[in-house]
Amino acid sequence: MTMPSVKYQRGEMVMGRWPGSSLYYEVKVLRYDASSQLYTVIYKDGTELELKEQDIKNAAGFQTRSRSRSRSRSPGRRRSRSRSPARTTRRSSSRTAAAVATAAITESAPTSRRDAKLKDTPEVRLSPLKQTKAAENNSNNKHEKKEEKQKEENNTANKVNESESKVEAESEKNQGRYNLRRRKDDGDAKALEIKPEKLEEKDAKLAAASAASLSSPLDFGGKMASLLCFVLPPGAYFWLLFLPAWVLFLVLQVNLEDPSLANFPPLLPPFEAFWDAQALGFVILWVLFQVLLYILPVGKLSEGMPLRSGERLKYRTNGFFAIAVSAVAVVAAVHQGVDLTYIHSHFLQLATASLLISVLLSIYLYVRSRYAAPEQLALGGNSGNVVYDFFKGHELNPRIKDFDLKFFCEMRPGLIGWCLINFAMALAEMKEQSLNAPSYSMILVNLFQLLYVLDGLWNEEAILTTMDLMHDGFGFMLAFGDLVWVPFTYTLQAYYLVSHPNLLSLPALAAIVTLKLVGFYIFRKSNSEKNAFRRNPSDPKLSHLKTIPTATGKSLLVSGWWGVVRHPNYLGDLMMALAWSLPCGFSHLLPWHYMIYFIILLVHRDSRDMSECRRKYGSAWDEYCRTVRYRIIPRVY
Ligand SMILES: NC(=O)c1ccc[n+]([C@@H]2O[C@H](COP(=O)([O-])OP(=O)(O)OC[C@H]3O[C@@H](n4cnc5c(N)ncnc54)[C@H](OP(=O)(O)O)[C@@H]3O)[C@@H](O)[C@H]2O)c1
Ligand SMILES: CC(C)=CCC[C@@H](C)[C@H]1CC[C@H]2C3=C(CC[C@]12C)[C@@]1(C)CC[C@H](O)C(C)(C)[C@@H]1CC3
Repeated sequence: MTMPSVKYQRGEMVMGRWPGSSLYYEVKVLRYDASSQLYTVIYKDGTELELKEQDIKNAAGFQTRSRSRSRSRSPGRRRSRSRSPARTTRRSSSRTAAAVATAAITESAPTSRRDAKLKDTPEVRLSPLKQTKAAENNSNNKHEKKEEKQKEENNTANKVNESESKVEAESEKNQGRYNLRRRKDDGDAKALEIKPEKLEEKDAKLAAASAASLSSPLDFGGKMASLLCFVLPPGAYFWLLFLPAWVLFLVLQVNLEDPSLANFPPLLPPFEAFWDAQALGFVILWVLFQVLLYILPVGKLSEGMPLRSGERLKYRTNGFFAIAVSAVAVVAAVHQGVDLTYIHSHFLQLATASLLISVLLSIYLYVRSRYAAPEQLALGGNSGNVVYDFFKGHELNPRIKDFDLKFFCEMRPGLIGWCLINFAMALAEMKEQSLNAPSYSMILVNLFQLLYVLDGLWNEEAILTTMDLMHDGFGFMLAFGDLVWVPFTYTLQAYYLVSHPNLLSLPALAAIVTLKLVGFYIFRKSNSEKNAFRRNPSDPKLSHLKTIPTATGKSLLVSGWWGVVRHPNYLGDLMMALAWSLPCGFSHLLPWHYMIYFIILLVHRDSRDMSECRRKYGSAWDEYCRTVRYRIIPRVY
């Protein structure tokens, strides 16, 4: 079947430009979409892309050079002679996207001078994209000089230069021009040189970066596409209904005198019991108060990680200021006679009101994401299935002017609300148990969790390098998680203690405090180490650490905390979680809810992160995993 009035026909073998480079590969035309005027083509390694007509050329007129190249020029050979830091650590021979890209560089090299130069350079060196020809030459020279200088100064350290994030962003920028579908695997697609256009070295380097970064969504998309269609929408329906029902169930359960599983299910109260307009009013006031604190021009403006568009968003990181002002306001309100135990007695209604707000926010987020430009969308949560995308989050960084909705929701109303609720529970315990001061268990739970939140807000900038901020879209899952799940399930230990006192012996108390402090130390140190390294890989304070370079230009820490296990921060976090539940004793499962949920969440996040990093870093990641064998708990898991 032919496609009338179209330049290239279905099934035709043509040459398709590889995103962000001058490299052309042999591709087969699959179809043409008249409305978008894009051709869907498939590369030999199974990658499907949508290309514009100008990025496709007839196969005639191309000259294949790859096969006639001498063996000494193969990427593998060259790699073994190169001074690349990768040589010492990377021995895998698997042809990843990076390897394919490296092959592309070698095999399309136009001059011997260039070859000679390549021998002396690390196998994949990246340089910024050109703006204008003059600016390009200028910046390129500067960049190379800088690189050489850095290499001299630092020739033993396996460090990436400071332009790497820019480069990564620039290479990712090119994705915007192409609609990426899927990639079956990192096969050995062959680079052919287009004669008329002289391939510039930086283009080739850029291609390497592009190939490496582009493999990500494709691999993921390829495997996930079929899964998404069949598994995830039903999964999304399930979670959409299950998660809110579960929170309401827990809140009802914790109200029972004996919240044991034997009393499951609790009696369902009438519908009116869930609803209280005043409770909704209080939640709205709380959120608006936090909005006000967030937009005040107080505190630092921090830069996020580079987006696919190359842009770096700015975030007002004044969370510590926000919690300090909130604390003063709450203490002043209590002093004025405001009865905070209202939070305890209206927990169910407050949870319902927050749920309503999170649903409305998610609808707004989904609707606005339909009008967002493709480069503003998250790579996941972009399946085309309404329910799945609504749940998972479609837009990466939804903003109203400079107001970042995802960052705000993750760090403010729920997180600070968590401390407010805990404090209210301490007051409720004193009232209910006729105590002059909260119990030791209650004090521990309050202090431990307050420390956790204060630390998160003090190091607010570090959240900008976490998975949620960098990769996940903002949809129901996070909106609900931030506004309902965190404040109404993370507070269950404190809620439970209000009517279920648990006496602690001094040794038990000391052991729990020690556990918390050790966990906190591991959590903070490891998070700070990674954050500092991601922000400035050449930080002199980190120069003692060993790293593995990756084809994206970023390196992986392989000693220090990240050399002990692959997620030392999760280990510390889990130890802290244990310390939060222990003060509640072992009579009921409910105060252990956080611990159980957290193990599931972190194991899932770890495996999600593993596949993400595998796809991003290819064989470098495999090598990291071979070197650092355990995921979270040394010698156990
Ligand atoms: N309390 C809660 O409810 C809760 C829930 C979830 C998470 N958390 C905590 O939040 C924090 C952030 O967690 P997260 O899940 O976003 O994961 P994370 O561990 O902070 O980030 C994972 C990312 O770190 C980078 N990375 C991995 N290994 C590395 C290495 N060897 N060297 C350098 N970079 C490496 C990779 O990203 P790039 O290479 O792309 O930079 C990877 O995707 C953690 O401390 C976690 O415990 C708390
Ligand atoms: C809907 C469900 C079941 C889950 C949504 C997950 C969501 C609640 C968490 C995902 C990432 C988490 C996170 C924190 C809170 C909970 C999440 C948003 C965090 C802000 C807690 C404070 C820490 O110091 C932190 C490191 C800043 C945390 C970052 C990740």
